[in-house]
Amino acid sequence: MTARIIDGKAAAAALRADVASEVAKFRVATGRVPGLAVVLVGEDPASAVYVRNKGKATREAGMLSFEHKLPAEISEGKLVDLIEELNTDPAVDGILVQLPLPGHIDPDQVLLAIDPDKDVDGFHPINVGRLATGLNGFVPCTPLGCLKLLRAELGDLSGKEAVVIGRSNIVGKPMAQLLLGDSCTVTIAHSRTRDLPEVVRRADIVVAAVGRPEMVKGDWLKPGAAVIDVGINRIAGEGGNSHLTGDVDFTSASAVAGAITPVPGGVGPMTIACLIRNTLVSAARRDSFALDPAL
Ligand SMILES: Nc1nc(=O)c2c([nH]1)NC[C@@H]1CN(c3ccc(C(=O)N[C@@H](CCC(=O)O)C(=O)O)cc3)C=[N+]21
Ligand SMILES: [Mg+2]
Repeated sequence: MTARIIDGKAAAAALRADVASEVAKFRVATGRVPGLAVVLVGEDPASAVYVRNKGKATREAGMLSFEHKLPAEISEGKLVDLIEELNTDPAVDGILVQLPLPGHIDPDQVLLAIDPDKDVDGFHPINVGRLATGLNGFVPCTPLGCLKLLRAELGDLSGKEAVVIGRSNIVGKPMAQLLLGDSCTVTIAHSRTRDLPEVVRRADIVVAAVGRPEMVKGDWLKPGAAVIDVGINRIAGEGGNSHLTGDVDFTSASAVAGAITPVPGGVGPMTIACLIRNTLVSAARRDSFALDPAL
C-alpha cells in the first residue's frame, strides 16, 4: 500500500480563506477588526520566524497583528504587566506568548496572567478544564489542526482506536481529549510505555508528538492506519544546512499507512491556520457575532 499524503498546506490555505471571508462579514456587522497580540521574548531565531509567519497569516485574514518584541532579560513582572494591558485592551481579541520563554521566567505564571477569554493558544488552566469537561473555550492550535485533518480524511471518528504518542500539555493531552470528544477509544503512550510498537499496532489513528526524529516505523503500524506526525525536528546537515523531519519514519510508514501527514507541509501550517481561527472565534464571542459553526 502507498499512503495518501494529507496535504496540510492546502487544508490550512482553505481554512485561512474561510476565516478571511468570515472576518469580512464580522467587520461589516460590528464595524471593528479582530486583533491578535503576539508576544516574543528574546531573540531565538526559530521563534522569530514563527512569530513573523503568525503576523503575516493574521494580516492576510484581514485581522490586526500587534507584535510585542521584548528583550530576553525582561522580568517576569514586566511581562505580566504587558499581558494585563493586553487583557484590558478592547482592540485585542487574542493573546499569544511565544514559547519557550527564557529560563528565569516561569511559563505557568505567565499563562495564568492571560485572560482565559483571550487565550487563543488554549494553554490557560481554565481552558484546559473547559476542554476536559466539554465546555466552550479555546482548544490548543496544534491538536485542533490535527483533529481537523483527521475528520477531513476519515469522516466520523466514532469508535476508532487512537494512540497518541506523547503526553505534553501542548499537544498530547489536549489531542487525547479531542479524540475522546469525537468518541475514539484513546490510548496515551509515552516514554515509559511498555512495548510501544505493539500498542501502536492496534491504532486506526496514530498521532506522534514526542520530539524524537523518525521514531515511529512502518512495521509499528496497522495497515491502512491514519498517521499524524506532529514532530518538527531540525536536523543539522553538512555545510550549515539543516532539514526538518518528523517523529515518524516517513519512508517506511508511508508504505503501510492509509494516510499520512508530511513534515513540513502537514500539521505545522494547520497550527497557524487554527490560531487565526481561534482569534476570530474570540472576536465573535466578545461581540456576539454568529460565526459559521463549521469553522
Ligand atoms: N505560545 C505558543 N504557541 C504555539 O503555537 C507555538 C509556540 N508557542 N512555540 C513554538 C511552537 C511551534 N509552532 C509551530 C507553528 C507552525 C509551524 C509551521 O508552520 N511549520 C512548517 C515549517 C516551518 C519551517 O520550515 O520551520 C511546516 O511544518 O510545514 C511549526 C511550528 C507553534 N508553536
Ligand atoms: Mg507530547
